[in-house]
Amino acid sequence: MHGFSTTEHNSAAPAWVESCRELLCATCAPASDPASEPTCAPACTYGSVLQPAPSTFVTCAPAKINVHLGIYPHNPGEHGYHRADSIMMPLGLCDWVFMRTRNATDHATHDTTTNAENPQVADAISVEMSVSCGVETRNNTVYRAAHSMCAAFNKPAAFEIYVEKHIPVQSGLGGSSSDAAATIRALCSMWNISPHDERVIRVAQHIGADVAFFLWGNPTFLSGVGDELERMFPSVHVPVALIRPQLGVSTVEAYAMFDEHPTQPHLPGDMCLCLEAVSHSNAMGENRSAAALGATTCDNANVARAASAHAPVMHRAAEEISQLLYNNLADAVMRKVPCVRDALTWAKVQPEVQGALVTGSGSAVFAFCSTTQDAQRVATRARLRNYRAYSTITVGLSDMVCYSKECTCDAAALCGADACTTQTTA
Ligand SMILES: C[C@@](CO)(OP(=O)(O)O)[C@H](O)COP(=O)(O)OP(=O)(O)OC[C@H]1O[C@@H](n2ccc(N)nc2=O)[C@H](O)[C@@H]1O
Ligand SMILES: Nc1ncnc2c1ncn2[C@@H]1O[C@H](COP(=O)(O)OP(=O)(O)O)[C@@H](O)[C@H]1O
Repeated sequence: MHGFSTTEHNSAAPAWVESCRELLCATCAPASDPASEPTCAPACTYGSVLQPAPSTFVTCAPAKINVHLGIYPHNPGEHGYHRADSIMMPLGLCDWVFMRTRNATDHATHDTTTNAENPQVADAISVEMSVSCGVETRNNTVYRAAHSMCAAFNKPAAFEIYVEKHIPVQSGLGGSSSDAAATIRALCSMWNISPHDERVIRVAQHIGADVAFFLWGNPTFLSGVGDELERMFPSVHVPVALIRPQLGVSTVEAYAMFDEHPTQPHLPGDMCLCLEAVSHSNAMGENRSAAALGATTCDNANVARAASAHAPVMHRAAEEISQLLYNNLADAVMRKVPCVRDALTWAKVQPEVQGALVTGSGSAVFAFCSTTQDAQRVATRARLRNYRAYSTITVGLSDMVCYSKECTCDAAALCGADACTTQTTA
């Protein structure tokens, strides 16, 4: 069987998660050339929820980058939140959320948890993380999302949830928000509710500003406090290197630093026009890629052909989006944590990089490249400088995300699998 993960875990996965992995890996496609290494089928499009066994659900939780982040000076009438224009793009780098319902016996014997938001309500939701994120269960966004969904839809709160963490925390990559959204998507699938149902969106917005974005799933322009859908763009594939300094940044502290020297943001109109234009040519490239693929499996040879058919489109997208990258929270972040400035300065001078920026409240920096090989080269070089670094690709809701962490395919070009093979810290 393909191993599932090369990432070091703080805690071993429970047995039921291991058997899910076995079942998922059993769907791996055999290699088209029997002499070559086995390849795997991408098990999941970002938007789908897998059900490897009865009452068991698995879904991916992609990271994001902000290609435009325009924070407005704070108005005290806004409940502590800042008005924000945000254009986010999901990435192939992702966490995985495994969930199964507790049966009646389990439920009865499980220690109940008192819910932080409503101490009167006890429930039987347990959350385990492969890597500790430093918060108690009841403050984990996954727990909060599951609990709020049960309350909103009047369902019994009895689940076991395991999060296989790959997205580094406090990086501006949105891991905690995406984990919450993945949990919500899994429950929507379980209860046959649309993840775009207004009640579901309200739950998402209540958990955090970025959570609803991950339900919409494509590159999206959001307004409000960064949580209201303005415009969604078709998916665009741009290779990305992520460079994460040793230190993280707290979102709360980044906004507090911004308040010390607030600036009026640029408007995101040009970036919207650009994303529309590049996603149009991307769609045409995609058709060619789909034809080259001829199948929905991560097959090395097919994917390599598809990637080369796609290359001019990715190059143009990287170049054009790079001209317009904007984040007026970045200065505050770099004042707070100067090593973020070092990472950005370094990224900008790498010959393969078309454009680089701090993502959200940092501390990660993303660098757009024209090819996946270029993104891999930048990530490899970054690791030699002791950064945590990843190469991945921007994706959309219907794009394939490879679940096998040892996938040998070159599907990074289309399914972001490269994130799977290069995400360990050097
Ligand atoms: C900066 C951004 C950019 O996408 O994300 P990250 O870089 O953290 O991933 C977002 O604005 C963060 O969204 P999210 O991470 O969901 O934040 P939340 O949990 O809702 O809020 C954390 C804290 O950030 C501050 N906050 C958040 C959003 C906003 N528009 N104004 C704020 O002032 C508030 O102090 C809030 O208590
Ligand atoms: N499921 C989760 N995964 C990671 N962090 C979580 C989770 N739930 C709550 N947190 C808390 O949220 C903080 C910020 O999370 P994260 O999403 O990684 O950063 P960012 O907002 O910069 O993208 C973490 O430091 C952690 O304390």
